[in-house]
Amino acid sequence: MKYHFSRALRDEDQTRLYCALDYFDTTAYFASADSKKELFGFGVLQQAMSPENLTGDVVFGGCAFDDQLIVNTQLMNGMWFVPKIFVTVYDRYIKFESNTVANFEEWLATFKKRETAQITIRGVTDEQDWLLRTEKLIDTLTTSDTLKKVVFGRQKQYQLSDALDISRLITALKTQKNAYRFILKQHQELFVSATPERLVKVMAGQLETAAVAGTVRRGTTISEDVALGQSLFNSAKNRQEHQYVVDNIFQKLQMVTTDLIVPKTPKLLSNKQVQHLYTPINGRIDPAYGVVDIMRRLHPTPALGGVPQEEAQHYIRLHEKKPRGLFAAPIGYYTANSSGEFIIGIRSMHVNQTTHLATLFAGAGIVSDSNAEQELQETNLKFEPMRQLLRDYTNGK
Ligand SMILES: C=C(O[C@H]1C=CC=C(C(=O)O)[C@@H]1O)C(=O)O
Repeated sequence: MKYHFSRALRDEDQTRLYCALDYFDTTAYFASADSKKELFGFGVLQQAMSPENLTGDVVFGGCAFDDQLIVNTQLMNGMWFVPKIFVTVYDRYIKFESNTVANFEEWLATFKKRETAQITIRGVTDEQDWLLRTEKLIDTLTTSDTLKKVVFGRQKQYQLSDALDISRLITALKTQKNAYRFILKQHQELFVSATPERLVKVMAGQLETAAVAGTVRRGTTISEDVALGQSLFNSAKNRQEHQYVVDNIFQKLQMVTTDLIVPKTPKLLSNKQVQHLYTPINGRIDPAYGVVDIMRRLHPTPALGGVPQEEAQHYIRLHEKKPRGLFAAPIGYYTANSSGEFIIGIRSMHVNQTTHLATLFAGAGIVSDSNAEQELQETNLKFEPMRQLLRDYTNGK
């Protein structure tokens, strides 16, 4: 018999819930970009590498970007689970559901802040030849009759002195404005993301997705910020890069939705470090499909893969240094009534809590008009949310 409990949120609840994430072997945390909604999953009732075969009131997890298996990791090959305990915080109201716990207040009271180690960064390893490989990619795009766009990824490794605490990570992640925050923990592994990109949300038959592609940095003054945004909006290269994504989403959704609304011009979406071109796309989902079907259908959009999809994915597989795992892949949750929300695991890192190795990810959409040096700078900016997180964490913030 399932135990349900709900009440208004108290000040100390969130801190305790964040601490609880460190106590369980497998956990998930999802925060909406407007910070109104936070979801927590604790402990495992069922688990699988893909979401389709699980049955539960709620399922959390992440898919791998493609089917390349990565050694020395379970999490990065895809992990989905039905939690033993499901907690929702929405608009300062808390809801608790569990099969295994029968008293919420007693349960919550057990979680306290732990003494955490002072962490230092011992070394950083980068892909030195990314610029060269991107120049080659631009040559390929210039001469190819078919390949139009490839989102090219890059990984950086940070050797840390100790394991990270999720409760401190969540607090430090709050500085990332307009970003969904997601943490998935399985045994000794964490995947952390502060992403601006929602792949799809389905609630009561209403579908919301968005094209997010085309990037420029933030200005240091308001007028510089506005001018940079305007230059992004007027950039033919960025508009093309963005349009590939809009067209692809439209084409993939038109058979499975009605009343699809696709604005003709993008808006600007500002995060802490970068601004993006952004086109929100909405419709009514055909009742024959659920949110997982739509996620499978949309992934990867040309914001993460490229155009044409198969050829771009083949290029990525051959020319990126390492498989992506959950980077640039759908992560999120869905419920038994086929509602749910999947975001894209960018502005992200994977942490091995035993070796203390953090791998940070960033990628950039490359087209024939791209400039490799500028794309390198763009990926540097896209590493920033996780670099800042590690900086804040190591500085004790
Ligand atoms: C692949 C990433 O960003 C994608 C999402 C938004 C904008 C992008 C761009 O402008 O290149 C990328 O397509 C990343 O942040 O690692």
